[in-house]
Amino acid sequence: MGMTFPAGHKPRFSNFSIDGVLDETLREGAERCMFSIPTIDKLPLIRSIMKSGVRDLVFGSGPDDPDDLAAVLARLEGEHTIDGQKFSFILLLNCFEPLMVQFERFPEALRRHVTISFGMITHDSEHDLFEKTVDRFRRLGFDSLRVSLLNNFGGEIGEAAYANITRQIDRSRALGIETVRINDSLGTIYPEAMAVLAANLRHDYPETNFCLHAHNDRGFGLQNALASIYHGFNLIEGGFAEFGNRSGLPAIELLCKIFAEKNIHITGGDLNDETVSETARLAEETFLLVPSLFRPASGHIVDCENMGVTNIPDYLGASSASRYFLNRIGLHMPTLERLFHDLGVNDQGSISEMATGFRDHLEGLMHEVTVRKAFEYRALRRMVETFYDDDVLFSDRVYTMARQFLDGRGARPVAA
Ligand SMILES: CC(C)C(=O)C(=O)O
Repeated sequence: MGMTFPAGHKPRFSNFSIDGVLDETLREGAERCMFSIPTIDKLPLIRSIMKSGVRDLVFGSGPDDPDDLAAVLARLEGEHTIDGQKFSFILLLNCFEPLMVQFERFPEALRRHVTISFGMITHDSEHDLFEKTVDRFRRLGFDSLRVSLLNNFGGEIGEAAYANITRQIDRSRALGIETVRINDSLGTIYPEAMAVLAANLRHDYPETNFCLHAHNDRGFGLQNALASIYHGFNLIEGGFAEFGNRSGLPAIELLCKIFAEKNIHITGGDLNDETVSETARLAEETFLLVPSLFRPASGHIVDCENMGVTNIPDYLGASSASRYFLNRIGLHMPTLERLFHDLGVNDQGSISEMATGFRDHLEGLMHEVTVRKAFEYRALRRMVETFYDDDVLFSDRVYTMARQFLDGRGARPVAA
């Protein structure tokens, strides 16, 4: 049965504060990128994320990430930019053991900048693996701990799914872990269900820090993240340029705009509107992504608008375009007449005659340019398709290579 709002629940839609923004660009960016970007190449992005006002960066979950994180922290410490910053490592309980050696040698003085976020905490529960692992990290001096609760939500949340979440929260709280990420791991929850879930969790755990890891598979990532804070969560999570696995996570640059419009503040300091879009574009560059053209807020040409008279935002007095362009659909006579008027021609007869001649000239030019651009576009498109296919280690290729590797070693697979 679907859940309902707790009695007396009151949402908040504007004029409030939350306690922080978690950024997943680095980890999910690395996970989504089909190529293996070295950490050193991510440093400019890391600096830019910090400059944008994000203080909680999810660094990684990969097999080299603990050592790489130590190296990055040492470098940032040398640059005197590390104070007040936290970097988290997502520790998945089904594969963490080989990484322990890196945490054991992690420089002690840098451990205070690290949060360990335990994922898959139900793994090997019969042997209390979660409890034992938390204890091991505490003994190593990692004091900042949180949990990431993975979920396969579908549509609404029933009582059983809710009980599954609360059992994991109770286990975490019993260990003194009070920050809980609720992961919509497959991006399938609907905003109305998210609202009810957030309201119930806030009601049942008034002291716990909650945030939603909101994947965008149904296009609801941003809406779900907002629903989570409207209904009680006190942290929010996203990625610059919507970085996140598959269709991504809420764009931090967009959250920044929405927060400004709705007067939603972040305890400890708001995001820096001037650097967020730059950071989003740098994230694309870092992870070798073809630039998104029309992504809200940070798309490469999202600020360009048609200069024709039918321009709707202009008509509504709402245009925020920084550049205007002209094409055939905008080639209205009044647009061209206004042009000559702006250039100082005052006689209406001359204006009309010039506008007609100029329109004919532009039409010819537009046709010529479009024929060339259509040709170039096809080549560009082929390049993009090849770029994200050639040399990518798709699983079938990995199997083929593994077979070849086995053959090369003269080994024969043993029948199961
Ligand atoms: C592994 C976890 C943290 C995750 O990314 C997810 O649930 O989507």
